[in-house]
Amino acid sequence: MALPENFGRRKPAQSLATILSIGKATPAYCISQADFPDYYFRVTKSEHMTQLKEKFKRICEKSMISKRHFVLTEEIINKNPNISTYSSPSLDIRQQILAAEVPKLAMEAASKAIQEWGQPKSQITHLIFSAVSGVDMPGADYRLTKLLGLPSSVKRVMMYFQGCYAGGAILRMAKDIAENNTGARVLVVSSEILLGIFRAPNEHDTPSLIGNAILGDGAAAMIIGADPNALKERPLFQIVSASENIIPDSHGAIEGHIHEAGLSINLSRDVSKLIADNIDKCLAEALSPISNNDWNSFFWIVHPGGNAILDQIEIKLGLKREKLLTTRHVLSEFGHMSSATVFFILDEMRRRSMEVGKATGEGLEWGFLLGLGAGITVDTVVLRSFPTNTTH
Ligand SMILES: CC(=O)CC(=O)SCCNC(=O)CCNC(=O)[C@H](O)C(C)(C)COP(=O)(O)OP(=O)(O)OC[C@H]1O[C@@H](n2cnc3c(N)ncnc32)[C@H](O)[C@@H]1OP(=O)(O)O
Repeated sequence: MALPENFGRRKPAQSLATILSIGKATPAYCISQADFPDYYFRVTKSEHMTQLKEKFKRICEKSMISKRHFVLTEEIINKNPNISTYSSPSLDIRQQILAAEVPKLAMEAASKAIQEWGQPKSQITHLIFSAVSGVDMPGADYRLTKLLGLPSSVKRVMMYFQGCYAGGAILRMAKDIAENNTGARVLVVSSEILLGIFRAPNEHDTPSLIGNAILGDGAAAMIIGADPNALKERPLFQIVSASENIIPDSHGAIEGHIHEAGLSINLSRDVSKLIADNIDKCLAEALSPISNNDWNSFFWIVHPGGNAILDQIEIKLGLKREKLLTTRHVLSEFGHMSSATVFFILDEMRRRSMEVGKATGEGLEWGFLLGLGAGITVDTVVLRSFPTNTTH
């Protein structure tokens, strides 16, 4: 049998991919950052490490975080004491919890995104799922498909263990799919439960202290598609361009490794500097061939890997203080939720913009979303906002 010449060729969409809705979810258990040092040293039976506790308190205070949500509760820790030592084998129980909870939290966020989108689930053609944790087979993408009752023909991509830059990478992939498959509606989900990193403090492992001081759990979901139907869909942000770079000479600066005792991270002291020193090149490449370095004329969504990273980017680009206020607000309210954090910031930005009747990007037309993470990898996404009167 001869197939037609163009058999299998996808029909491209007419316009750029667009974010059509955003949903988010956090676990019910929430701890204030002010209470966290006492809690953390108590549940890990480390009260005797008084100097280390003072250092941990300093890190918590400097994190500019006010509270975080967690799947891991004191009850779970008490039932599984190996989780709360520094190095006892605990991978089995961690994996067991994560394999179930990552898709559950994702479902809550995805249900909200689908509800806001307002179209039948049967119109979802693709699913891209990002999660640091819970590697399983079939994966969280499969479980979510079942939990949501999506068509069994939905085309799935599972991105495990990419880390924080995946917030940008997932948009890049959704853009490629939506623009190259006319009519595609991509459910994009990021569900980050970071209990892998929870372990007792150790004076020789400051990166672990930092991880325990800043990481929190959360999930976000979006519907993304090109050629929005003006009668039924309300565009929020257009995904104009998306690029990815590995920062030169940054090998080993941010790493994560899975061990029998859970997830360990390496964080170089130079992370903030390496990112700040290279960020303008990443931005210029994402805007190319247009050249514009009036960075204050853009709206900004920056992965808040840590307060120090935001400070350094702000200084390097000469950003006015107000430019990262929405980013800093989300860091304060939820902590660092790996790849999901940038979508919480997007959601907060459109909410604030709409409240005052401005275009979704705080009244500005063009903006940047930065995913920053292991490698060091930088994902740079150029976004275009929409006037509020075309949105909810
Ligand atoms: C997982 C992924 O894929 C991607 C990610 O996002 S990973 C996370 C990347 N984030 C980072 O690397 C964190 C960036 N750092 C920060 O935001 C800030 O340094 C912080 C909030 C942790 C602390 O705030 P700060 O204003 O820098 O406080 P600072 O006083 O300099 O540091 C606090 C303590 O931590 C230590 N410290 C900070 N970073 C350290 C590091 N990478 N390694 C070892 N020690 C470190 C400091 O030496 C200091 O110790 P002492 O109090 O004993 O002097």
